[in-house]
Amino acid sequence: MISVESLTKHYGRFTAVDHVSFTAAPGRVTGFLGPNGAGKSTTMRVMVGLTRPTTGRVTIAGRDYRELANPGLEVGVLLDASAQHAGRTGREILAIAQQTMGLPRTRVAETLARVGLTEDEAERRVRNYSLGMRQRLGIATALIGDPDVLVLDEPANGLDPAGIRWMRDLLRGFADDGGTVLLSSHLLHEIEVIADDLVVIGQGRIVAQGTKAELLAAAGTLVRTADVERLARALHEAAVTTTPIDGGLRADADPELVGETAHRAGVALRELRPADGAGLEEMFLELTAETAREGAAA
Ligand SMILES: Nc1ncnc2c1ncn2[C@@H]1O[C@H](COP(=O)(O)OP(=O)(O)OP(=O)(O)O)[C@@H](O)[C@H]1O
Repeated sequence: MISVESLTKHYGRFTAVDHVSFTAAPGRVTGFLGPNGAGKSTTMRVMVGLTRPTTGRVTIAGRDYRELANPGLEVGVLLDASAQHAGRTGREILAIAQQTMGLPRTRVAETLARVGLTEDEAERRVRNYSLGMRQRLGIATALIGDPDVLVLDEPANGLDPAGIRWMRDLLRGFADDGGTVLLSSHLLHEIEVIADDLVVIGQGRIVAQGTKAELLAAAGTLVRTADVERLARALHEAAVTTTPIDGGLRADADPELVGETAHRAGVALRELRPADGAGLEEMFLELTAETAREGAAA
């Protein structure tokens, strides 16, 4: 379990993280989502003791990261896959982690296999690795100590679709075994396929959090009809907010309520479905519009 409690971080007069609170629970993959500069990395750096918070705190299994005697055995961390020593081979990097954590030597080969790096790839210098291979090596370094908690900053960055699926399966398996996973991304689609829970951040503040299912439901219903005006009126009378779309509208209510309201108003529908992925994307853009750079400049 990771618990972020009213975390605030100032850099001079700039507030990078502003009273952020959330938990990442065992058995769940929690996605930490936000546009560039939202405060994700800062929050994660505080989590693993690299940045001191201005106020508030983060605990992992009830303790401050800095209190952990051998942190790699409890928390696997991937903050910047390109920060690995470029002149070393993948195997050397893992061997250093294995020795630092006091683990058996066999763990190096096991972990390489677990992240799908071949013997041949393990002997290459990291400067010759593709971004995807660096991410796999970074995940290997996070996993080698067999921790219960993973903190991964943009781990899907540079992975191709097959790589993203591989990572999703790996993190799913980790969470199903009772582990806690927190991963960040600025790409909704990346995180949508992997996470169970979502925490959305914009300009240092939490703008939404909940299970993916809840947030998908909150994204509403898409409905198409020849009689948009009448349906919109009936929905407004039922206190449902609507947004026009091509040939219909998006309603902030579940499909059942929208269908019943249409039926009572005598409106025939051509289409009625949960807004799902498209709705979540719209929600993400809406939620972050005020806080995103593009929004701020407009
Ligand atoms: N050491 C620092 N000094 C001053 N400002 C900083 C420092 N570190 C981060 N910031 C600022 O804090 C804000 C949040 O940065 P952070 O890296 O946490 O965002 P992020 O959500 O991880 O973004 P990205 O998706 O682009 O990685 C940014 O405006 C950044 O410029």
